[in-house]
Amino acid sequence: MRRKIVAGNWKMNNTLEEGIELAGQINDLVENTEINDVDVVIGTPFIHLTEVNKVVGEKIGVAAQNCADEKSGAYTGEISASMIKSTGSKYVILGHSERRTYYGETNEILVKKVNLTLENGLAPIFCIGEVLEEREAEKHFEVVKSQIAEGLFHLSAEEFGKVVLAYEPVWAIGTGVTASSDQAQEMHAFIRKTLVEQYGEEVANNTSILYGGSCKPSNAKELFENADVDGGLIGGASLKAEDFMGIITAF
Ligand SMILES: O=C[C@H](O)COP(=O)(O)O
Repeated sequence: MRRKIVAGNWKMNNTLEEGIELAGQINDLVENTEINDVDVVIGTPFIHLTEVNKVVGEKIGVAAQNCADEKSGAYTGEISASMIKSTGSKYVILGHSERRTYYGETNEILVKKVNLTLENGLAPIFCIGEVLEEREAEKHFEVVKSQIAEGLFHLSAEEFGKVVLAYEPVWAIGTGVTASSDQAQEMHAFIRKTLVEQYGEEVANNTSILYGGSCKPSNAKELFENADVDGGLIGGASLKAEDFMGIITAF
């Protein structure tokens, strides 16, 4: 089901206390503001999941930022999809460029994580996006298409219907350089066309495709006005309740 979604990704920020406080502030704002049919998601570090789920009401979904690529067992330091599910969380952010780059997450690993996420009734927020060199070499469409195909096209149409996509041009993440509204729309339309080819119009038109990369209250409205931009995956600006709220209300 295509929904407008604004998802925060706290990355590796906030102690447990700080996270509970921030989640409470966001929840208060969400509860007391008229929100135009937008699903709000908070992506926290693992240690916050249980407590943040207790703090937020029904209008906010909680996301983990990763999960293990195995079900359970002797994998020291890992957190499984079923463990995430048991905290009351609803989403798992997968394939973020920081995980692909710093932790060697390959499409093969991501396929396992996507499958485990779905098997446990969680929705993957699956990240895709090119680096600057790939855009400059005009390979960005090819790169994004192959990330989607290799990470997700093993899914049936029904399974794919539970996936949220997040297009995050790597050159725009945390840099203050946002993709222009035209660049975002061009890529999102391309992604939707790619989904039409694989799954048909209905699935493609029902898929939420979020934009991520230096999205702020000041530029969110322009980005979200595009026909194929269904919301945002927000890093830095999700760490301040007012800024995050400014993005949510940009719709
Ligand atoms: O997951 C979020 C993205 O990496 C965007 O981060 P940013 O808003 O700080 O650029």
